[in-house]
Amino acid sequence: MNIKLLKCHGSGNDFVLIDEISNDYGIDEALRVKLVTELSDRGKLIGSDGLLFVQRSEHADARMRFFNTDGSEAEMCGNGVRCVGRYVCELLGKDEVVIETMKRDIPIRRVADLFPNVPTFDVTIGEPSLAIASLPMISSADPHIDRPIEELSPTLRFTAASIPNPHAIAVVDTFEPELVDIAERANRERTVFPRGVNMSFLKVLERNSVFVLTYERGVGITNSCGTAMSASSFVSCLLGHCDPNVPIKVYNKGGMVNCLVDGDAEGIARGEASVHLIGNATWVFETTLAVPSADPSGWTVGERTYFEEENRQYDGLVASVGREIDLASFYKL
Ligand SMILES: N[C@@H](CCC[C@H](N)C(=O)O)C(=O)O
Repeated sequence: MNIKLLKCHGSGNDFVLIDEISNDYGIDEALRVKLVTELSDRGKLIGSDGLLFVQRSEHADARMRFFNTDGSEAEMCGNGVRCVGRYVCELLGKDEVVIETMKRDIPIRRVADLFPNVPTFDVTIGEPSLAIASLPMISSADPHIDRPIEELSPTLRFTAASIPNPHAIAVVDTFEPELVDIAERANRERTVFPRGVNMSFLKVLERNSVFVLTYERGVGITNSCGTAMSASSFVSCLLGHCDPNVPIKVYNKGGMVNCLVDGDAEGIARGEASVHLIGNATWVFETTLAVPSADPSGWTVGERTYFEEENRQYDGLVASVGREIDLASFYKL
């Protein structure tokens, strides 16, 4: 069988997208996990932060299944669902669609470009939960807001939230290599977060402007993580660093997005706020994977057709971010 692949990214968080609506490849679960691990390995056929499978839905415009590079399936992927939203909008000739994901239906609509000619989509990520059982997390505090996690660090203070995948967020001044060790240990030992955690480090640049670095569960450090930027914006409002109902500029290693936390102060304290994630969905290249058998050693990838113009436009966004923030002054990794 030949499988069409679309390499795409949201804020530099890159994915391989497989459309199972237009082509019924008959992918079973064993092959699905092999496709994930083989195609996301950066030393092999393509390389990515995960795979996006676009499938038919019984009640929404389409369904997304998202897999991390280690083959684990996650509840949601904020950057990935923007790419799926764009793909399904183009497939159905619509400007807005609803995408079914593991735990919620996600409305997505095309909005004004974040940067000239950078296709931009607004995703209603929805409500976060501060209940530690929703991650799950083991802690004597429920909710766990701006408190240490002794097992992981004597100094950092974390806030835990699910959106609906699990996140822990610490506000920092600089990004030192030890942050990666802490996040890696949290995901290896799993004493505090039994199902692992996406761990983010957030620096407040100015009011309503933050930089977020995320160690993603099942992947490692990525250029950005959409659900982490959404959870971090919510936590920034909860801790008083940012305001609800105004766009929060969230810079990251791969570019920037805007987040909007819809709610009031009392509601936010209870986790009652709807978070919007507004950012790019960019096509990198398309190609075909030849799968003669289930044995990946015989798989080959065909020629790549690059979307040169839209990649150039996205490079323009990255260059403009470089002029807006002095990354070197606080990013030591
Ligand atoms: N990159 C994603 C999040 C992907 C899932 C995450 N690693 C998890 O396991 O929860 C995003 O953009 O949200």
